[in-house]
Amino acid sequence: STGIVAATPFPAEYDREYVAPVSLGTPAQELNLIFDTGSSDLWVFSTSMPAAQVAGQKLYNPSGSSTSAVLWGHTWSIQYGDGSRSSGTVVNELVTIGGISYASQALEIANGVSAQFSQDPASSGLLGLGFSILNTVIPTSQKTWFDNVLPTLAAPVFTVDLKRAAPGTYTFGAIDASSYAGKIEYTPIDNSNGFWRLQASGYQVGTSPFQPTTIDAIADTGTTLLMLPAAIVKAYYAQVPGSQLHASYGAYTFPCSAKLPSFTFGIGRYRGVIPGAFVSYGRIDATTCYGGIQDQGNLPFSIFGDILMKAQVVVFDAGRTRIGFAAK
Ligand SMILES: CC[C@H](C)[C@H](NC(=O)[C@@H](NC[C@H](O)[C@@H](N)CC(C)C)C(C)C)C(=O)N[C@@H](Cc1ccccc1)C(=O)OC
Repeated sequence: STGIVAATPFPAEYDREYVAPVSLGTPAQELNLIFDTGSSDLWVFSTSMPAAQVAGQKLYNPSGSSTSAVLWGHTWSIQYGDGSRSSGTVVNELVTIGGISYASQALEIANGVSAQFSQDPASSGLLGLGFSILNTVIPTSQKTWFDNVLPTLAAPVFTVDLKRAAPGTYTFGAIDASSYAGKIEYTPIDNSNGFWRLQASGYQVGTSPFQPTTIDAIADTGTTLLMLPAAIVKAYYAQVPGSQLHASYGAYTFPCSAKLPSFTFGIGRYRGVIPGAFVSYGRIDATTCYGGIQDQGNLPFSIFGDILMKAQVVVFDAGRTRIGFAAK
């Protein structure tokens, strides 16, 4: 089987996150979830959440579904790199994405979430697309929806085609040859830590010469920005007049009037180009904009987040433990 769903950016002014529809239970309850290759829990806002933690999100109601079955004694608790967190209990439930169903998916029901989630009406939870080793359910960890449906897919892949300020797609079991230009360049991934972890071969700022250097990064659709080593970030903003490491935001900002250079990353000999306009994340005030490229700080790896993804078609190939990039 193959399936495709729309990936819609929120909010309209800047692409902070991308959500896609997931059908839960019988009759189907459709919720919009963040598809997150940087984690491996499928969790949703539910009717067992305190009202104070809900602000417009659609809630999953297990007692409204004839196919929901409590996974007794199982709980989960997760913390993300930005400090956000959620936790709760578990049911087995019918979960369908793009027409592809799995009848007894571990569906994690939140009974508590941090402010970052409570204050985000666009998302009713997350669908983890990382490797199942990262799943947080105890006492027995659970498999991701993608792992569960993998044997039924026409090909053991999913393809991510995010767009700037426009709906893109997540495709399961296929690669849409009309969605990209040229060839897909693949590179092996190391999934031993549960991430889609790759080694890029270098970078280039604008039309400056390509700098060969190994960049150890994870591909994370759930991270908004492109998080890189300090030296690379400095080299980028050195070419942006008026940019600064803004003291109060602890992040690079620049005058919205600035003309941003493109950012190129290497995968072997392949060069992936992120247009300069994609590197502006959003307006802070009348004249100041927030950089889409930021310092990875003390993270043990770089993060190829949405700022990079939306400039490419990215193939997550679980069958051959590799990831592919193509221009579009
Ligand atoms: C199972 C936990 C998942 C895998 C969690 N994953 C992540 O945090 C990764 N993805 C982060 C998510 O994409 C997040 N931005 C989604 C939004 C909607 C909240 C980061 C590292 C790129 C993680 O590693 N959490 C760390 C905590 C952490 C991570 C990074 C920095 C600081 C602290 C942990 O607890 O791991 C056991």
